[in-house]
Amino acid sequence: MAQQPVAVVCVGMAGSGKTTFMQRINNYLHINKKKPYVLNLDPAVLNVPFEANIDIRDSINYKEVMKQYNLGPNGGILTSLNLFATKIDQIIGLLEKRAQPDPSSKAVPPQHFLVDTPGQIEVFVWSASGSILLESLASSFPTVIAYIIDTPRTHSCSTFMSNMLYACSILYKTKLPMILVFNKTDVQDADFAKDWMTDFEKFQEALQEEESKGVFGGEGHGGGSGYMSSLLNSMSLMLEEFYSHLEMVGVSSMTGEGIDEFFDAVERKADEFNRDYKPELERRIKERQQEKEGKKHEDLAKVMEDMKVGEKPKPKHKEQVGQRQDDDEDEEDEEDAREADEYADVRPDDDEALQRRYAEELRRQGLQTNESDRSFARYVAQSGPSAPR
Ligand SMILES: Nc1nc2c(ncn2[C@@H]2O[C@H](COP(=O)(O)OP(=O)(O)OP(=O)(O)O)[C@@H](O)[C@H]2O)c(=O)[nH]1
Repeated sequence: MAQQPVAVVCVGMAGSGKTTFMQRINNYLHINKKKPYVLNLDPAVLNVPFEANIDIRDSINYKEVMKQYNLGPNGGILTSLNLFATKIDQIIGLLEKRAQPDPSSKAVPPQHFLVDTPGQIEVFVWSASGSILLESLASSFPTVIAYIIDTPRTHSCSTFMSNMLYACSILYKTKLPMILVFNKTDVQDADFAKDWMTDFEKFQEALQEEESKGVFGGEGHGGGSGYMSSLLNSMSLMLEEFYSHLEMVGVSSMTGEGIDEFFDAVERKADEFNRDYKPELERRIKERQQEKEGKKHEDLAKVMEDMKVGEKPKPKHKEQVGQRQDDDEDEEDEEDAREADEYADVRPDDDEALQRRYAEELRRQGLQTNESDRSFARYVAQSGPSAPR
C-alpha cells in the first residue's frame, strides 16, 4: 500500500522563527526531490516566503472580516479561521486527491503536507475551528505537531519551564504526537535543553546556579524567590513523564543544521501516530457519532411527541384549517407546522446547517481575494456547502 503523506503542523510563539523554519523545511524537501504540499492558515500574515498551495488568504480577507464584524486583530484571526473551517471538507477532499498518484501525469504525490499556523498560538490551538481543522486533518492523514521554540530565549530555567508547560498544554489539547523544535541553534546550542529534559539533577543544578548568581528568571531580571525555585523543582519532576513522550531536535532555520534529524523525528512520530494515536482517534470519532446519533433519535422522539404521533392519526393541516372557526388558531397552527418543517430540515445535522449559513455569509460578502492556488479558490467558490468529500 502506498504510504500516506504526513501532515506537519508548525505552531510556535510569535518570533520563535516558525515562518523561517517552514521556509527551511520546504526548501529541504524540494532539494531532496520530495516536493511537499503547503498550507498557510495564518490569515494575518503579510508575506510568506514560500509558495503556499492552499492559502487561507485566498478565500478569507482578514482585514475585511475585522471591518465587517467590528473585531480586533485576534478576533479577526479567530473569525477568519471559523469561516475557513466551514470549508474543511473541501480542503480534506483536495488533500486526499493530491495524495493519490495522478495517472495523467508523472508527478509523484507529496509525502508531506506542511501547515503554517498563526503566531497567536492560543487562537489556533484553543479555538473550536483550530480543533476542527486539526482533527479533520488527523482523521485522514498521520499528523504531527512541530512546536517551534526560540532557544536563546529559553535558556533560563523559568522561561524553559514556561515553554515546557505551554508545550504540555498543546499536547493535551491536540492529543497529537509532538516534536519540540529548538530553533536558532546557530545562536544558542540546544544541548542544555536535552540535558534538562533527560536529567532532573542537571536542571536542579542550573536552578541553583541561577539563584546563586542572582539571575533567576533570565535576561537580567535577577531576584526570584524560594517559592519559585521550589515550584520549578517540583514541576521538573512532574514533567519527567511528559518529556518521555516527546521528541526534541535542535535546528537552525538560518543555516539548515538539524533539519535531517527533524525529518527522522517526523518519521518516528508518524509511525507512533499510526500505532497509538489513530486507534484512539477513531474510537473518539465513533463515540461522538454514536452520541450524535443518540441525540438525533432523542430529538426525533421529542418532535414526534410534540406532534402526538402514535396516538390517533391527526387530520391533515388543511383539513384542520377547514374544520376550525377561529382565524387566530388557524394562523398559530400554520406557524407551528412551518416551524416543525424547518426544524425537521435543520436538526438532523446542525453542522451542515451551520456550514451552509457560513458559506452563504461568505458568498454574500464576496470574501474572495487573491489567487495563489487558483484550483482551490475555484473549487471553494463553485462548490456548495455539501460538496463531495
Ligand atoms: N539566528 C537565527 N535567527 C532566526 C532563525 N530562525 C528565525 N530567525 C529570526 O527570528 C526572527 C523571527 O522569525 P520569523 O520566522 O518571522 O518568526 P515567526 O515565528 O514566524 O514570527 P511571527 O510571524 O511573528 O509569528 C526573524 O528575525 C528571523 O530572521 C534561526 O534559526 N537563527
